[in-house]
Amino acid sequence: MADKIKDAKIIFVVGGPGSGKGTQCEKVVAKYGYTHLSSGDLLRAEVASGSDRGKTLQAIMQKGELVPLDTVLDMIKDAMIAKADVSKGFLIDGYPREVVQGEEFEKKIGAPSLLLYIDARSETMVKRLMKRGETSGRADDNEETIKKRLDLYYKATEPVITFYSSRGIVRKIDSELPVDEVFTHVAKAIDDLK
Ligand SMILES: Nc1nc2c(ncn2[C@@H]2O[C@H](COP(=O)(O)OP(=O)(O)OP(=O)(O)O)[C@@H](O)[C@H]2O)c(=O)[nH]1
Ligand SMILES: O=c1ccn([C@@H]2O[C@H](COP(=O)(O)OP(=O)(O)O)[C@@H](O)[C@H]2O)c(=O)[nH]1
Ligand SMILES: [Mg+2]
Repeated sequence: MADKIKDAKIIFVVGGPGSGKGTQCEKVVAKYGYTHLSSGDLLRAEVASGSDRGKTLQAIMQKGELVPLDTVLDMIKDAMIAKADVSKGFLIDGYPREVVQGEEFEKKIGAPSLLLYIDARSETMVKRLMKRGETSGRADDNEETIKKRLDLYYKATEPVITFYSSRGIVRKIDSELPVDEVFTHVAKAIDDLK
């Protein structure tokens, strides 16, 4: 199986909660036709299915904690295999959340050629998430959970950026700018891959 996706480009999209990962990924899909896999969306789909596993996941996500590594990785892998024949590249959005997740991904699937680091200030992220919470219906878009997600981001996820920086594949994108301007920088990073 892993051979099927071996030649596809893999891009990790990492950034704090509400930094704009999903927004930028949508635009990459429109321009480049890459396959967008959001780890959070995959988990929310499992929750929506009403399965027993979904119920367990819901409880973890509502608290802003991380679900077990293997659960997320299996979901991403299955989704990648399903698209392997038609995909030019994969945007793995919101993953890895901690260094060990990245290491496991590489063992089971393959190495990323780029890490897009979507960077916004914590005040900006909180503001965006509170606004999104007015309409998103996401159980974790509330003040208390947002704070926990941010804490965990700085503690567990930022080291991921340091880890991949030493490999020279990190492109830091300032996402304080308007969406379209942010995207010009994202597109430049992807074009530079070719
Ligand atoms: N002003 C501004 N707002 C943005 C930008 N990017 C995203 N937003 C808004 O911020 C909110 C969060 O953006 P998402 O793309 O959902 O963020 P995310 O990083 O995927 O967040 P999670 O799903 O929580 O991981 C949305 O309501 C967006 O409309 C940006 O570049 N500028
Ligand atoms: O690899 C992952 C991705 C997501 N989550 C859980 O799913 C939630 C929502 O993730 P998403 O990426 O959608 O949002 P973010 O936390 O970046 O705002 C997180 O708070 C975690 O509880 C997780 O445990 N592992
Ligand atoms: Mg998202």
